[in-house]
Amino acid sequence: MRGGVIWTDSDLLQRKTSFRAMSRPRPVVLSGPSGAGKSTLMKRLMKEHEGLFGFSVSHTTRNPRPGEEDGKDYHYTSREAMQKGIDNGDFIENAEFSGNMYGTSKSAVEDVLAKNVICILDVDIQGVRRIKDTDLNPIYISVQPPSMEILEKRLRDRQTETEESLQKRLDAARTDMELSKEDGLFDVVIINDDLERAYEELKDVLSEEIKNVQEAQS
Ligand SMILES: Nc1nc2c(ncn2[C@@H]2O[C@H](COP(=O)(O)OP(=O)(O)O)[C@@H](O)[C@H]2O)c(=O)[nH]1
Ligand SMILES: Nc1ncnc2c1ncn2[C@@H]1O[C@H](COP(=O)(O)OP(=O)(O)O)[C@@H](O)[C@H]1O
Repeated sequence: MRGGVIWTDSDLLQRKTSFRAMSRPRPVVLSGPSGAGKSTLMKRLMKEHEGLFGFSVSHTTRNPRPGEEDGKDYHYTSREAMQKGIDNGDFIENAEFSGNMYGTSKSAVEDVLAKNVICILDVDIQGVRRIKDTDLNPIYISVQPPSMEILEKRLRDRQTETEESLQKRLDAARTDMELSKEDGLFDVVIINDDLERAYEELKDVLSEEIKNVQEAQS
C-alpha cells in the first residue's frame, strides 16, 4: 500500500490534485460525538442513493458490536497489527478514541475514489485535523446532538456501551462539542434534533455533489 496515489508531496501530487478536482467527486467527512447520529444519517444517505456513495472502511482495535461486519463497518484488528500498518505508512490518519485505536488506511479511501463515487469518512475530531493536512479536500460536516442529556440518553438506549465506555464517550463528546466551535474547522454543523430535518439538511449540503455524480453516471 505504500506510495499510494495521492498522498505524496510532489509535482505528481499537484497534477493528481487538479485532475481529481476536475473529475472526482469531493469526499465527505462526517464527524461529531459518538452517539450524535452519524451512522444513522450516513446509512440512510447511502441506502437512498445507491451507487453514489462509498464508505471509507476504517480500521479499529475495538470489538465488533452485534450486527457489525468485518470489512463493512470496520476492519477489526489488533493493536500490534494496526501499529505495524501505521509504522509502514499505510494510514492517512489514526487516533486513539475511548481506549481504542482507529484509523483511515490509504487503501480504504483509494478504493472508494477509484469508483468515482462520493467517499464518506466517519472520523473523530483528531481525524478531521489530520485530514486537513492531506490533499483530500473533503466537505467537513459536524453532526452534533441537541444537548449532552439527549446524547447520553441516545447512547444508553443504543445499548452498545459498558458504563465505562459510555463515560469515556461522554467525556470525549464534551471536548468535541467545544472544539467543533472553532471557526473554519467545519463547513457545516448539523444539529441532529429531529432526524428528518437533520437528514434533509445533510442532503441539502450534498445536493451539488449528488447531482454531479448522478450526471456523470447517466
Ligand atoms: N480518527 C478516526 N476516528 C474514527 C475512525 N473511525 C471511526 N472513528 C471515530 O471513532 C469514534 C468511535 O467510533 P465507534 O466505536 O464506531 O462508536 P460510535 O461512533 O459511537 O458508533 C467516532 O467518533 C468515530 O467518528 C477513523 O478511521 N479515524
Ligand atoms: N434524531 C434522532 N432522534 C432520536 N434518536 C436518534 C436520532 N439520531 C440518531 N438516533 C439514535 O441515537 C443512537 C446513536 O446514533 P448513531 O447513528 O449510532 O450515532 P453515531 O454514529 O454518531 O455514534 C442510535 O441508537 C440512533 O438510532
